[in-house]
Amino acid sequence: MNKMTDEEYRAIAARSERLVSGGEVEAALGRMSESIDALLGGKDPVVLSVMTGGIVVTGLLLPRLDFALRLDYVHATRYRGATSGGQIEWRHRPTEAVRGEHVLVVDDIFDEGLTMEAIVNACYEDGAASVVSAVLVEKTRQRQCDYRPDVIGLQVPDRYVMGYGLDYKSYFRNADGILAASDQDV
Ligand SMILES: O=P(O)(O)OC[C@H]1O[C@H](OP(=O)(O)OP(=O)(O)O)[C@H](O)[C@@H]1O
Ligand code: HPA
Repeated sequence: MNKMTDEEYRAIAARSERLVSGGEVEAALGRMSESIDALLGGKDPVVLSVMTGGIVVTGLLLPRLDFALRLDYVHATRYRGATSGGQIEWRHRPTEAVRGEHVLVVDDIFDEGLTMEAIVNACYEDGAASVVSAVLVEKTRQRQCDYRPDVIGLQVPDRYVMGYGLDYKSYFRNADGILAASDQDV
């Protein structure tokens, strides 16, 4: 994982544009938890947090879900620190954990959609009873994939975004809001 200098970090932050405030993200998480409760409350699901960006949204959603559930993770990546996607690489596929279970897959973003589509398909291949997907952010864009997440927190324009788990060159996952990187940085 390459390090960024403090100067670079501050310059990228200064050039970025805040699209969504931390307060608006919190409100979106509230709406998401209500939808998830309606779909999965009482079903004792296995929650799969998609590494790495899904950690933040999963951690913020879980205390808002007041029903029995179990937490696990899945690691499928296409970006590996870059700003455009490639082939899916499986790093952890929870084959045994999903068999016969209702599954909730939680991720930070639905962009081209290929990561979530591949994870949902893999859960069904591995014998999940049902699969619900939830993402904090969906980009408003054309995409090849027909799959759409069941629960979507916010929609953002088709720009490179960071914050609440979303990284820019492995940084900015901790930004308090959803920021768009400036064109010169993408
Ligand atoms: O809809 P898609 O175009 O497939 O992109 C969405 C995926 O890309 C990012 O993951 P990434 O592979 O960058 O891993 P990360 O979570 O470690 O940043 C993001 O966290 C999603 O999982
Ligand atoms: O816009 C994005 N930002 C961060 N990570 C991503 N992974 C897919 N799209 C994005």
